[in-house]
Parts: sequence; C-alpha cells; structure tokens
Amino acid sequence: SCKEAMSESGINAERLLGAQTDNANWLTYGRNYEEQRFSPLSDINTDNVGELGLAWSADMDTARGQEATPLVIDGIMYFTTAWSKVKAYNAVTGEELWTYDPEVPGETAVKACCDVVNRGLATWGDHLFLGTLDGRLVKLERDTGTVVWEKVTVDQDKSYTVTGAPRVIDGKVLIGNGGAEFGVRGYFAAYDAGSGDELWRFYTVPAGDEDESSPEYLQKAAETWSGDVLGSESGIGGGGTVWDAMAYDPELDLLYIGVGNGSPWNRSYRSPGEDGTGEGDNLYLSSIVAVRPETGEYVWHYQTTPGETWDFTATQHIMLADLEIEGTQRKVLMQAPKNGFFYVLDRETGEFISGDPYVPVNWATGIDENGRPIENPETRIDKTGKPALVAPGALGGHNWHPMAFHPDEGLVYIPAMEAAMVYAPEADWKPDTNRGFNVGFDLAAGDLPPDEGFRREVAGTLTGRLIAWDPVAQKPRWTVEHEGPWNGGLLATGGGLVFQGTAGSEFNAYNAATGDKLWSFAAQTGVVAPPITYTVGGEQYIAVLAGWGGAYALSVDGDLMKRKAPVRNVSRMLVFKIGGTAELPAEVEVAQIPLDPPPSRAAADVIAAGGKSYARYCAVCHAPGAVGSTVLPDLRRSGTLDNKAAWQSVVHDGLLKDRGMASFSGSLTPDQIDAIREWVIFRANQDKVMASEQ
Ligand SMILES: O=C(O)c1cc(C(=O)O)c2c(n1)C(=O)C(=O)c1cc(C(=O)O)[nH]c1-2
Ligand SMILES: [Ca+2]
Repeated sequence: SCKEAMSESGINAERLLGAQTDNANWLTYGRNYEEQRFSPLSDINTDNVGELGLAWSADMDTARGQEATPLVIDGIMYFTTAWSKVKAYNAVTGEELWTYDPEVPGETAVKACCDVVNRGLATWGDHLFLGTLDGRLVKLERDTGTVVWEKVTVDQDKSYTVTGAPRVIDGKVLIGNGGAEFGVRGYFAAYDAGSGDELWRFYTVPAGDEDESSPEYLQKAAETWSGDVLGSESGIGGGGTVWDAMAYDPELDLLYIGVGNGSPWNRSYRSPGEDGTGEGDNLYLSSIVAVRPETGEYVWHYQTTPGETWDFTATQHIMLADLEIEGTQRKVLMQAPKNGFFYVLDRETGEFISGDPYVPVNWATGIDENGRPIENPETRIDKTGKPALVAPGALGGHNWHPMAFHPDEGLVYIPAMEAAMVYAPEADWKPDTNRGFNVGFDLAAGDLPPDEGFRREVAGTLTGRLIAWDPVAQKPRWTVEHEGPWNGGLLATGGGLVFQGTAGSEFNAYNAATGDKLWSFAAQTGVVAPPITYTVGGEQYIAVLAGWGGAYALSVDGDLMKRKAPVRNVSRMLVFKIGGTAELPAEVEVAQIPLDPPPSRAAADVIAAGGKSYARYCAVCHAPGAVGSTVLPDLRRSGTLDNKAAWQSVVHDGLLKDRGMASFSGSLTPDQIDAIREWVIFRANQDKVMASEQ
C-alpha cells in the first residue's frame, strides 16, 4: 500500500550511514557523510559515455545562480533553486510533483554577499530540511512540500543569510549561516528534527566579553584577538561564518565544520595591536573545527590562515578518506580552502600531515612542519597599509564548488581557479551594519579602467582548471585547462568518469584516470552546481542543475572577460541517460542594450565620491566598473541614468526591493546616491569612448 511504501522510504540513521552503497539514491549533500561525491555506478562508463543524451530537462523560475546538489530518494528528485525555493520531480519522466516557495523578501538580497543562492536540502524521516536566505530552517513533508514547522535561526535584524545545505546526524539538523562581509559573528547550530528546538549553538569567534564562565575554547580564542573592539555595540562581529562545508566521521563521532573569514577582512580594524596594525591569529577564523555532534563540544581545530585578512575562508569542501601515507593507513581530512594550499590532516587529532599549493600562491612561500604558513610580508596588507596584488584573491584558488574523490584512482578532483586580486586598505574605515560590503578595503582599487595598471594585471591571471590532485604524492596527476574561472562542482563515478559543467557553457565527462574529454553537451548557460547520479528501475541517470551565478558571476564577470561573450544564465535542470533523445529549447539570443549614456558633466570630486560609495555599496552585485553581468543589471546601460528622480526612487526609496534591489536610504544620503549616478555616467562614457576606438 501507499502507506507502507512511505514508511519504507523513511530516512533513518542506518540509511544515512549506508549512503555510500545505496547506489540508486543520493541521500545527503556530499552523497555520504565523508562528502566524497563518488558513486560506484558504472553502467555509464568510459566505453559508452559518448552515447549519453538528454533524458529530460526542466526550466526554473529564477534566473539567478543555481548551486544546488539534488537529493534523489526512491525515484523522486528534490532540489533547491535560487531564492531558496524547493522543487520535486519524478526523476525518470521529469514531471513536476510540487514546488515550495518560502517567499524570502526580495530585499534580503542586499545581505547576501554572493548572489541569492542555495546549495541544497537534507532529509530525515519523511521530511526535507531547508535553510532559507533570510535565515529560517524549514521542515517540509517530502511527499507534498507542505510546511511542518519553520524556525528563525539568526537575528534577522543583522545581515545573516543561509545559503548552505543543512546536514542531519541521528535526528539532529545542523545548520550554519553567512554574513562575514557584513559584520556578523559566526556560529552554527543543531536543531531537533522532530520538535525543531535548538539543541546547541557553537560560536566560532569570541564576543569580546569572555570570562571564566565562558566555554574554554572561546576563552582560548579570545586570547588570540587584540584591541577590545569586538562586540555587537561596535558593529564588529568578527566573522567566522560557517556557510558551507561540514563532514562527519561516524566511527570517531566527530563532526567537522569549515570556518570562514574575518569581519571585517582587514585585521587592523577587528584586531588592532598597539601600533594600530593587525595582530593575533584570531581563532577560529579560517579553521577546520571538530566537534561532538551530540553536544557541540569542541574537540580540536586546525587554522589554515592565522590572522586571516584576505577573505581566506576555510569553508570550502571538507572531504574524509582513508589513505596510505608513508606505509601507514591514515584517517585523513582533506580541504582545498581559498588560500591556495591543499591540506591533508589527521582527522582524529587535527594533526597537520601536508599542505601544498594547488594553484599559484604569493601570500605564503609554504607551510612549515607545524602547519603554519610562511608569509610573504608584502602581502600582509593589514600591517603594511599598502595595496598589494595577492594570489589567490578573495574568490580563492577554490570556492564552494564541491570536489570529488575517486577511491580507485586515489585522486581528489578540484574545480580550481586563478583569480588574484588587489587589496587596498581603506583609511578611516568605519563599520556600517546597515548596508554594504563592509570589509575595510577600498574595492574600487580593482576598478580602474581596463587599460590601467592593476586592472589589467588582475585580468591577466583569470583562469580556471580541473585538477586531478594526488593527496599522497602532493601534486596533480593531470589537469584540464578551462576558458576562465568559476567552473562547476564535480562528480566521480565507478564508470571511470568525472563530470563537470563549465563557465564556458558546457557539461563535460572526462576519463577519471587521464583527464581525456570523452563527452560534451552544449548547456546554453554557465554551469556552477555539481552533478549527481542515481538509478531508477535499473537505469543510470546523471543530473546537474544548470544556471550561471554566484560571487564571481556578479562581481567580476563581464568587462574583465572582454575577450569572451558574457556568460549567460539559463536556469534549468538537465538529466541524462544512455541513448537519451530529448532536446533543449532553442537558444534565445541576448540582445544587448546599446551603450548610450548621457554626457558626463559632474565635477570631478562628485564623481570620485560617487565611485567610492559605488565600490562600498554597489560593486559586489553590479560588478566593479558598473559593468553588470547577465544575472544583474549593467548600470552603464540603465535607462534611469539621466533621470535623477527615477534613480532616487530605486536606490533611496526602494522601488524595486521585491526584486532584490533594497533601499540604501539608511546608509546613503540623496546627494551621495546622486553622486553614484554621476560616477556611473562617467564610467559609461569611458567605455563608450573605448568601444568607439576599437
Ligand atoms: O563570509 C561569508 O559569510 C560568506 C558567505 C558566502 C555565502 O553564504 O554564500 C560566501 C562567502 N562568504 C564568500 O566569501 C564567497 O566567496 C562566496 C561565494 C559564494 C557563492 O555562492 O558563489 N558564496 C560565498
Ligand atoms: Ca566571505
């Protein structure tokens, strides 16, 4: 009967522990608790992958970044889309079963550093768990998408957001949050899957008021912060958000979490020493922390970037595996955080085993035997107070895009990139807890016209590659060069294959052993999400949620990649099988509005002030240089440029807040808002001249 079928599909501890051998299904974000993203399925393999064809596709109703890993449970596919919506489809036919919209207020977008994305769901019993952009944990009936309860997990008056997938360990739902570009204090928490009660909360950084009654791990952390500026009054929350990675070792009963960057980035403002420059390691920023899932009790930590000041998060994918290293079988934890080093740690103790650059790095020359980086003093910008070009930059050598592991090859596949960045310390910076990218660097420094110095240098380093990293030999076995950075997450299979989407709008299959490209599909859009695989009725499928977006797409795409057409967003689920014959709708041409700004007549100081405000409040979504992207408007082409009143109605009054453009009246005066308009007009004219000279 229907009821029996339902109770059979109930997800319990045993089923989640067995996820790795449950080939039909994909039960948790990283496929298993070790987050290996390896499926043993081999019906689709190196011999027949050339016959892979589209089985079905489904268009999404959100044209923003799509980053989710779908879950597949007994023939039904569940996934999240931009704006934290949830969809359920028949995994064979593509029939839509239900959709759930948490109705996140549009203006929440202003709190999201990196697009209104969501990375996925967790399941327990007959339910799904979703974290919404505005910080709610929502429990849904899996059959119908009906809400059972929802809990607010953050202070919604602050700039917290949730983009990451929850995980479930034995009836406890684990959820983190983001917001370290906006002044928050990071933590993650466990909720009871039944009642929705918060069971414990683990703060990753001190509040600034620690005493003997505070948890010991926080007292220890407090000793590594200086200057007494932390605290909610000061608006300096310290950061350390847990916005993506978690992994679990059931035998050791340890939960591992990845901790993010400092808030603000510039350490001299959040942890000043006596001379006013940055001081202290600032635990537990940029660290991997092991805790007991039952209680949230601290067990060990390893800090990848002591005294973080470059947005070098350690929230990147944490993967567990057992490897033979120098003749000994070791239980390891692996991570390729933003800072450009690939780490192998002993996951029982946190002991450092190895750390080697997987992309070019200039902020450190290596890692010493104690696991501490050997820094390059020129890139220590919170000490020098001078701009520096740092590699990797804030996008990292690797961002949230999941890696994958192939146990037979002993390889970790890394979606890596080179994207160096100029960090120019901002003098007299003050926190603005209301609005704006609040980091203590003048992000306009990267915003010089394309023919000038730094900008060209930075653009020259923008590349991406798929690296098959051997964590024992500590070097790549093979690499595939991509057209640009920000390529998709990975899947490895028992068929000897690795699947990856690209910024170049392809979805590809590679030979897992050699990197040879064996199959390619024209996806019509940049693909950033990771693929999955599953079977229904004995037939194997590969699925990926396509749709360009995320941090790089909003804040760097467009003009910097002049040589190429802008990457498009077509938000769509793509599902493949051997012999699939479905076709995509014809590709729609994007018509670009001509670049035709009004003349630039404002005084130079007005334009300069506007440029400064733009960098602080606008650039993170509308891109440096106001070039926009295919995801958010190119302001140089805005029809309101020569209409002061219309510009104020949007930026000051919040006319478009439901669509994601919040009001900035709390942070900027009407005059400042108009100066931004004048600066955008100036920028548009610069580019118009350049275009006509070409
Ligand atoms: O510090 C934070 O709290 C935080 C949060 C997030 C997020 O939640 O998406 C990102 C980042 N930082 C970040 O630094 C980053 O590069 C990034 C990229 C993305 C994305 O989804 O494309 N999110 C985030
Ligand atoms: Ca960050």
